Amino acid sequence: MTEPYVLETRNLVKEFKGFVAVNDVNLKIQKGHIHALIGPNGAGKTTVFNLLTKFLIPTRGQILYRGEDITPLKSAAIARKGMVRSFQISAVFPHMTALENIRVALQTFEGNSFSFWKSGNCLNKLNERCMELLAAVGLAEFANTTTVELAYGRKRALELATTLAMEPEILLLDEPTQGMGSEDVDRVVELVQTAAQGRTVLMVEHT
Ligand SMILES: Nc1ncnc2c1ncn2[C@@H]1O[C@H](COP(=O)(O)OP(=O)(O)OP(=O)(O)O)[C@@H](O)[C@H]1O
Repeated sequence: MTEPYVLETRNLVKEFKGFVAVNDVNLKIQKGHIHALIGPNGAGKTTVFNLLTKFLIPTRGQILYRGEDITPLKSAAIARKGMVRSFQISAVFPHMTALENIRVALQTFEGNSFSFWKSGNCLNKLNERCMELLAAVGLAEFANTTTVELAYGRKRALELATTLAMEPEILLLDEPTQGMGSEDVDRVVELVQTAAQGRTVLMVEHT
């Protein structure tokens, strides 16, 4: 039987030296939907996000992914299972081009870091996939631009493309519009909708 929820938390609690930052949270994330965790500053959104992505260990409670208890697993293990966190500036190499960044992400994901040994045909396929991913986030014309030269919003789009290279089943976005002007915000909304095609998205946003 298929699980009704792709991601679920049961009575999730996080205490910091007795201070309860997250109190008994029961999330139910439906497959194929875009969910947002919203609330004022200090409500505990970032802490929940860090618990889900295994950057923090819960004090109590359980996290289930596709019905499997992933509470004891580490970030890398859940990423391999298809639960991937995006929008981490550090994920992008500033002095490489947009295309090279995507290629590194793809090679890392495929475990092909030494694919320069492989046939030209294989490399062409890799480059084609890179261009598809760049096009998906509206960066095709910036393929050969050094990342450091990209505008802020476009760097975020590149980060999203490097995340999509990992073929996530569920994508976790931490404040995807943070620090952006209204023009970029519209673009990110579109990007999230594009990224959500065929997958589940959970994002954290301020009210
Ligand atoms: N490492 C920590 N040690 C102690 N207290 C913490 C820690 N991390 C978060 N908190 C506290 O837990 C509460 C929730 O913080 P959290 O950052 O999750 O809120 P938030 O809803 O994401 O708000 P913000 O938008 O300000 O990030 C806050 O009162 C915060 O001070």
